[in-house]
Amino acid sequence: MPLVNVIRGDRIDSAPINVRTPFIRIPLWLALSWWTVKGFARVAVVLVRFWYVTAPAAVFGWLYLRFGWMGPVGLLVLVAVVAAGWGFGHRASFLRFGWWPVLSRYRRMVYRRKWQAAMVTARLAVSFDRHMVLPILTGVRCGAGVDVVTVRMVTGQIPDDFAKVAERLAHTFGVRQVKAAPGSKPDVVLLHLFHGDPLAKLVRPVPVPAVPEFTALPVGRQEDGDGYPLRMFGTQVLVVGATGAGKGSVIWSVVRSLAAGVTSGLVQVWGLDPKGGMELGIGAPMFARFACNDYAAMCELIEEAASVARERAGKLRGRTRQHTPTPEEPLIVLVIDELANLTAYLTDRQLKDRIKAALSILLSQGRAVGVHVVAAIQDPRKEVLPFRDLFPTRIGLRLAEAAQVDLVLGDGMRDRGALCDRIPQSLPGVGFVVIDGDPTPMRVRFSYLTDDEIRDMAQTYGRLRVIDGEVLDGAA
Ligand SMILES: Nc1ncnc2c1ncn2[C@@H]1O[C@H](COP(=O)(O)OP(=O)(O)OP(=O)(O)O)[C@@H](O)[C@H]1O
Repeated sequence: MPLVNVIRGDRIDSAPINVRTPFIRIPLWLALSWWTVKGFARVAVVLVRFWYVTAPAAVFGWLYLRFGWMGPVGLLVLVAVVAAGWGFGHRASFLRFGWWPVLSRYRRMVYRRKWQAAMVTARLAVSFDRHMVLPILTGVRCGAGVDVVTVRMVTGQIPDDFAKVAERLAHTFGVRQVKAAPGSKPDVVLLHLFHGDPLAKLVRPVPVPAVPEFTALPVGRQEDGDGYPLRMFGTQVLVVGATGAGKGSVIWSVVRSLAAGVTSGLVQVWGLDPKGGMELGIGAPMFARFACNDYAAMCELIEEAASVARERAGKLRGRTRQHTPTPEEPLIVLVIDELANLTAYLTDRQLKDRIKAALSILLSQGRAVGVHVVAAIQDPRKEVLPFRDLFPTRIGLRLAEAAQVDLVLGDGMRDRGALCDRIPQSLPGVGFVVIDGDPTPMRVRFSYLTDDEIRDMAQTYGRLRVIDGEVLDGAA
């Protein structure tokens, strides 16, 4: 017998009232009845919960019993005919109320089946209190080429946790790409699962809008197949892409969307093409000012735009926060084809410093007063991108290396799905648009204008007045 007993734990003191659980004998028939009722209740719950399987099965079963094989087959044919008629007659409502809801339910089942394995292998399952806790798949909404999966995150998770494993999830679910975006509530993340690629085909330019919509310029197509509206008001646009990535198509898509404004005088596009007019020269009549050979003329154009911006800012201070373009005070858009030629490669140091100083003023003060910049650049190294943060809208086309993506678009953008380095050479004009304040990059293909289309546009809408500092009489 041990000398001392050590027992851990709390002692239960005796209470004034001590109750012992009564022992009741239940007759077998009562127990069996209870289990039967419970069994039926469970079956009823399953039948109601999976109504989308049980209801059609019941209808088909009844038709089979009543009419034999002709019953279910007849119903299937009827449904197919009605669906086809609806689809051809009014495609939009058929997709919205017929096809997408059915597909969403089916895809939900598919994703649910793979969910546990996907979460565990992507390390999104959390071990807590010796239990495995999984994010909850709460819904699936299908659209053209994209499924939006709503997920309730486990406490402590953030949307970036999902963004970081997006590629792994894409392989697990067998889709082209997965993007994670914050949902409407803090504990919700939306996973966008992209199937086909609506951007694989060349995007034709839309007809020139009669009056430019400065908050939504139609410049291309976005990854869900809808048109992409680029906002010009209140922003400056930077386009970065390797050679042949399609920077020209971004520029011309923007110019085309403003073309009617050029004719009416509501918009002035100023063109700077330091590569000797190779890119912009072909549509030169679109530009109210154009410089392509003379760096001093380019510097003067930028300085003039900066002084217009300063002057307007002075006039509008305290009166309005957004300038409204008029023919007297038009929206000015400075299109610069290769910015690095002006800010990095220029050998004339004095000129380079003047350009940099004017550009800083223009970028910081111009966006609220209707003086905008659309600048393209090929080399995304830091030393040629000193102004990146002054461009609230950044477009990354195909880039050579993964490391360049965050440099161009902002920290964490590659993790959030901007895979610019994975854009194949066979998809020029495809890129990711990042807008300050929006954490999710948008994949877009810009419309492509052939040389002839650019010439036609320039002839129809152009009003060239000044070229390399020389005024052209009667050209307006
Ligand atoms: N949006 C587009 N859709 C389809 N094809 C395009 C698109 N943009 C460009 N291309 C094709 O890619 C080629 C290169 O395009 P572009 O000259 O615009 O590239 P870039 O980025 O300006 O190249 P660089 O820096 O060498 O001037 C074009 O000649 C055209 O054939």
